[in-house]
Formats: sequence, C-alpha cells, structure tokens
Amino acid sequence: MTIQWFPGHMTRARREIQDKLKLIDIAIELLDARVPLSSRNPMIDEILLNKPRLILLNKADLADARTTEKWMAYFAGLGHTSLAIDSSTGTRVNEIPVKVKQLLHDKIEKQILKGMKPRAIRGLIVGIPNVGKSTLINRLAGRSIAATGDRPGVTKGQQWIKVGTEMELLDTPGILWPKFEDQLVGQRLAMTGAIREQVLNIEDIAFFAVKELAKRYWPELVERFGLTTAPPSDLDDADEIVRVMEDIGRKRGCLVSGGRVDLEKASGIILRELRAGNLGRISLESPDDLM
Ligand SMILES: Nc1nc2c(ncn2[C@@H]2O[C@H](COP(=O)(O)OP(=O)(O)OP(=O)(O)O)[C@@H](O)[C@H]2O)c(=O)[nH]1
Repeated sequence: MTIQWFPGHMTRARREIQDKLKLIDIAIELLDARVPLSSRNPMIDEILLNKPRLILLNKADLADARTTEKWMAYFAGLGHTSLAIDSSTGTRVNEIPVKVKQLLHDKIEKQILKGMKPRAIRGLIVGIPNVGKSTLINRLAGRSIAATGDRPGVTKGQQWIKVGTEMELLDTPGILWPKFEDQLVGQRLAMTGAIREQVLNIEDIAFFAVKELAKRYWPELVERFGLTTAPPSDLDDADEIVRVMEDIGRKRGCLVSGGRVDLEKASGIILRELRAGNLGRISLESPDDLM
C-alpha cells in the first residue's frame, strides 16, 4: 500500500513512534535488503534517539547475498548490528530474539544484579510501507496478527505479542516515510514495487530497471529474456536502454500492429519478473556506490 505523506503526517508518525519508544527496550528497524538506503527513513537516528536498535535486512531472499554481506559490514561500521532475513519463509527469523538479547545483555545483567527477575524484552518494529513489517510480526508471533494496512493516526489499544518466552512485540509497527526528495530513491523503491505505478509511469520504472540491470546484471537479463541484442554502449543514452526494452518485448511477443513493440506490456513483464525474483537475486544498491 502506498500512502500519501505530507509534512503533517510525518510529524504525527514521528510522534507516534516516539510515544511508543517509551514503552520498549529495543527498536527493530526493518529495511529492504535490495535497497537498504532507499528503504531507510532519512530521520531515523533522530527519531530513535539512543534507543538500542537491531537492523533487519528483510527480503534477503530476493537480494544478492554478497551485496547483503557488504551492507551488514557497512552497518557494522556505523555501530549497528544487523541480520539478513526472509520474513515470508522465516529464514533466520528465529535469530532475532537471540540478537536482541545480545544487544541488551548489559541491561539484563544489571537487573539480575539488583535481584530483579528480568522481564520479557519489549520491542517495536519500524519501517517504511511495504518493507514487510506485518509479515515479520506474523512470523514472529507464529500466527496472523498484524492488520496490514494499519496507518499512522489510527489509535488503538496497545497489545503485546509474545515471541517465545523472553520477548514481546508491540502489535502495531511504526510506519516511517522514505526519502522522497531524492528522485533515485523513488525510482528504486518503485522498482521493488513499494511505490505504486500510479505515482510513476510503468514504462519509466521499467526504463530505470533495465538501466540498472544492464549496469550490474547484464548476464541475468540476457539469460532470463534470451536477449540477442548487444549490451547498451552508453547507459546514459536513452535510445540504447529502449533498444534493450524492445528486444525484451520482442522475445516475449509483446507486439502491436506493424510489428512495433508494445513497451507498456513489456514493461509490465520486466517489473513483474524482477520483483518476483525471476531474474535471480538482485540488489539495486551496493555500499560500493558510496565510495
Ligand atoms: N520475498 C519476500 N517477500 C516478502 C518478505 N517479507 C514481506 N514480503 C512481501 O512484501 C509485501 C509487503 O509485506 P507487508 O508485510 O504487507 O509489508 P508492511 O511493511 O507491513 O506494509 P504496510 O502495511 O504497507 O506498511 C507482501 O507482499 C509480502 O508478502 C520477504 O522476506 N521476502
């Protein structure tokens, strides 16, 4: 689901998360492993302040494993512990309570030293729309709980979901906004399907996708679509990208009268297969780009 975010919504979302922070021991920041920077809220450090934090690179099943490793090293460099997971199948999700306990080790020790029986660790999942918050909550809870489509501003009673015996989660995640002002962020999120096609034109999104794929994953493109065309000689030449899109369209029989390629149809195919992971595991951002 895509939400329209206005400055007022952002302020309210931020306040709602900060109210919830008072109730919890740790924030669990969910990012999309394919686009960890673009799926990251630009104000996250200011919002979470000094709350202990675990970063989860979700949808790791769709991302390039080597690039995900690099992202984990990148976040370690910023002082954050991270874990790559797949909430849809549950891969490595059971490591979350373990990591959380490690991160709060000192606090738990202090409680024990004071003779207190440590209570369950309380966590809050935060992330931008479509990053997988509800899927993860349901996975951790072992049953279907989170109302997908929960929106900021809709108050309801706080409920704690038990995750094993030592952890509890707030049932409603904190919804954050992405970095809208950066056009590249919008394009990358659109490629993953996090931003609806109504906002950006489908052919434009597929154009960006083919450009990115030609840059890093040309062999995967050739293999998936059986391309016979040469790679673009200049990635900044729009005609060269469209030539590849047309070849994809021809290979998939997206033709209109006169033998022209139906680019809209071809675009739909490209995006659907990219998002479903049919081209292989693809990361659209790498820490190498930041060098
Ligand atoms: N392949 C894959 N898909 C996932 C994973 N986690 C979530 N998804 C899919 O991503 C889509 C969005 O997941 P949600 O759990 O609804 O995301 P959300 O963050 O709660 O979204 P909002 O309700 O819009 O805030 C759904 O189609 C999920 O099935 C994952 O680890 N791997």
